[in-house]
This record gives sequence, structure tokens and C-alpha cells, in this order.
Amino acid sequence: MNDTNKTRLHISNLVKRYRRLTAVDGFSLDVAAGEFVGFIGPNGAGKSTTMGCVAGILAPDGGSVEVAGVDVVENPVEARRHIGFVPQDLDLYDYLTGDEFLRFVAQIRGVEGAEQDRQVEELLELTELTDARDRVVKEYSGGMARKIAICAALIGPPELLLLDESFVGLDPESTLRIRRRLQRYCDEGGAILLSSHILDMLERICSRVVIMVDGKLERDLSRDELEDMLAGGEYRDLNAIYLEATGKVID
Ligand SMILES: Nc1ncnc2c1ncn2[C@@H]1O[C@H](COP(=O)(O)OP(=O)(O)OP(=O)(O)O)[C@@H](O)[C@H]1O
Repeated sequence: MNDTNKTRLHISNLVKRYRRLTAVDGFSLDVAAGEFVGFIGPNGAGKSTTMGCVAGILAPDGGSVEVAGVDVVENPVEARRHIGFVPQDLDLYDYLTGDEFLRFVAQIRGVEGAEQDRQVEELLELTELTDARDRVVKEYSGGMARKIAICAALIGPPELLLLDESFVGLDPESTLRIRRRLQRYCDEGGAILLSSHILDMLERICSRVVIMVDGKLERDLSRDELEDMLAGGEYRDLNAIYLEATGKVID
């Protein structure tokens, strides 16, 4: 996973409808290895729907999605092997312990033996779940459940991480530890699409920010563009850029 020029995610003209509502409306995006992309937009903009289509959970009505060069619609099983997905609404294997859950995911990703042990230990320690490893996931608190889902997403590691509001409910220390771990994952050639409404955090950690409005791409800002805009004095922070891009006004 060290080939840092490769496109990890290719979304071309994606369309997804729910009956008469067009939730994603001709959205295109390429994410390369090493990129940490903040995916923002108002409630209902279409971020989760986009992620569902990328993860192969929702069937697109138009366009195409490739993950690590694999077409998600044509080869969903193969594509899923390259994706670590933490959905907004977690759907975990409730009756497995945390340890069993991580080893189950490791097995699916072909991580076995001593390497499996190493990754499981490292991730449990990172998220401070070592002491809870033998408890069933069903008994985990909301934050613990989200942390074990992040651990599972990182096992492998896969080429692409899809994180949908994955920092919700995490305590500040866990947030910082996981943020650093995700940045390391990108430095080592991974790619992340992270949806979040925590704009001050995204401003600090992302190498690129994509703003979606009404199912369409509204802005695509590289780190340099973002910093130029902030240095220019017109925008105080990412929040101000967001408000302008989305046409929102706060009295
Ligand atoms: N299962 C569904 N059935 C019908 N409409 C849906 C369904 N899921 C989402 N929608 C609609 O699609 C649109 C996009 O929703 P989506 O959840 O993708 O937005 P989002 O950007 O992730 O929002 P949020 O920031 O609130 O999580 C919204 O109008 C939503 O009501």
C-alpha cells in the first residue's frame, strides 16, 4: 500500500434517487493515496448516501464508482475488500466480543497469525479497549462501539477508509489518538473520506475539503487553497468558508 500516486477512489457522475428525491445528483470525485479528505455539507446534502454507494450498500441509479481500480457495482465483494467503512448508524456483530469481532474482520482481509495478533493488540491499545476485549460488543457504550468499528475499519489496512461522522461520541483524548493514527494511515499511503460537522477539527487535519450541497459538488479545496483563503483575511475559518459555499447566513 505504499504507491502514493494511485487513485484510491474514483466517483464519476454518481446519481442516487430515493423515489422522486434525487439525493446525489451527478457527483464526481477522485481521491488519491495519501489524501485525507473532509467531506462536509448541510444535513441532507447527500454525504451518507454517497458513502453508501461507495461502500456497495446502496445501488447507484447512474454513474460509476471504483475503489482501488475495482468497480463497486460490477464487483462488490472484491471492492469491499479494499474498503474500511464506519457507517453513521453502526451495524456491528453484537454477539461477538471486541476481540472476536476484530479477528473476524482480520480473517476476511487475509490478516492472519502473528500479524493478526500484532494489529489487534495495537488497535485495542490505541482505543483503550484492551480491558474490554472479552466483553460482547452489544454491551459496549456508544463511544466504545464506535471505537471498535474504527479499529475494524483499520485492520489490513484497506486502501480506502470511509468514515461517516465517526468522531461522534468520542472523548477528547480518544479523538486525538485516533486522529493521529488516521494521519499515519494516510502518510503510509491510505486514503480517507471523512464526513463530519466538526469543522474546526477538519480544518486542522484534512489535506483537502470537499463541500457537497443538494447532492452536488459545491467546492473542492486543496490544503494550499484552504490556507490561501484563510490567510487572505476574508474568511476567519473553515466555518466561514462553509457558510459562504452553502449560502447559509447566521443572524
Ligand atoms: N433511506 C432513505 N429513504 C428516503 N430518503 C432518504 C433515505 N436516506 C436518505 N434519504 C434522503 O436523501 C437525502 C440525503 O440524505 P443523506 O443521509 O445522504 O445526507 P447527509 O449529507 O449524510 O446528511 P447528514 O449530515 O444529516 O448526515 C436527504 O433528503 C434524506 O432525507
